Amino acid sequence: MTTQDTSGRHPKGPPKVEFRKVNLHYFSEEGETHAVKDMSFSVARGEFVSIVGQSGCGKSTLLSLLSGLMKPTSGQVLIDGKPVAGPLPQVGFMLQQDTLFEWRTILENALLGPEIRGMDMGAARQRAERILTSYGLGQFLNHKPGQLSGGMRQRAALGRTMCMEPDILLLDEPFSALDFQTRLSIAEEIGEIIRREGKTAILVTHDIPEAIALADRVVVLSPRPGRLKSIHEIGFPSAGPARPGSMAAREAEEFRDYYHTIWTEMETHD
Ligand SMILES: Nc1ncnc2c1ncn2[C@@H]1O[C@H](COP(=O)(O)OP(=O)(O)OP(=O)(O)O)[C@@H](O)[C@H]1O
Repeated sequence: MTTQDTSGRHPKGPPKVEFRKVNLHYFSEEGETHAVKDMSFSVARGEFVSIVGQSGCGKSTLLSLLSGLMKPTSGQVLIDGKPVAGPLPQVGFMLQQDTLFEWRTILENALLGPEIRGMDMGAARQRAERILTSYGLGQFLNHKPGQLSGGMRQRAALGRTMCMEPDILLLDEPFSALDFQTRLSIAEEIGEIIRREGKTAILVTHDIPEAIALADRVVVLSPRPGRLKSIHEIGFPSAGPARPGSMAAREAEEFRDYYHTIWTEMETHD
């Protein structure tokens, strides 16, 4: 069943990621937008958290704050207990558009980050080949992105991110450009890879079932200015040892309850 907590704290170990009373105002020619209000919650090391909420409630803004591209107007954003002061090498991204370079092969795309960062290229190449092969792309290392399906491209994009050895992954609608069937299987596959590799992951999505299927906890935001509305701890006791993201998890009795509760919360303005 759904358990709710609005304290924003998480009981497991020291937080990997923490928002402490964060406010973010955008200032533009059109005026001021209060995008995030008094946001406090944390994510434990190795945890998978999904963030849902209506369009414009500040989901992507939270990821931008974690990426170090923006600073909060007030409050603190912390990674490993330290305020984020700029982009950090341990933070990787996966976005809706895979941003693979069309003129580079899959392997060359994966090697771009290590090249820019001046990493040991021999070791990076070995790592890239191993990672891409383990994602089922061993036969496609020398193919260009245009020769791959949408799902394969997203696996290649994840491989490129993983070559940088991040320990936090920020996923901003990474599956939304895929057709429904591919989206289900790729979300499950990628969720499994992220868990297997023990990464801390934060997924922003409009898709409530996807948020529930993949995450340990789902964070629900209220409409603008985005505030923490609730946090749901996810578990599927009726499905036995169902893997997150699997069809068994999606078909579990509890799934419908989570969906109904979260959907209702997203629709309710208070
Ligand atoms: N650079 C900016 N300048 C001014 N306002 C902005 C800027 N970026 C975002 N906003 C506004 O801040 C609010 C939060 O935006 P954000 O993109 O974080 O929301 P979101 O929940 O990710 O939306 P969506 O689900 O539609 O992607 C929105 O009202 C948006 O219009």
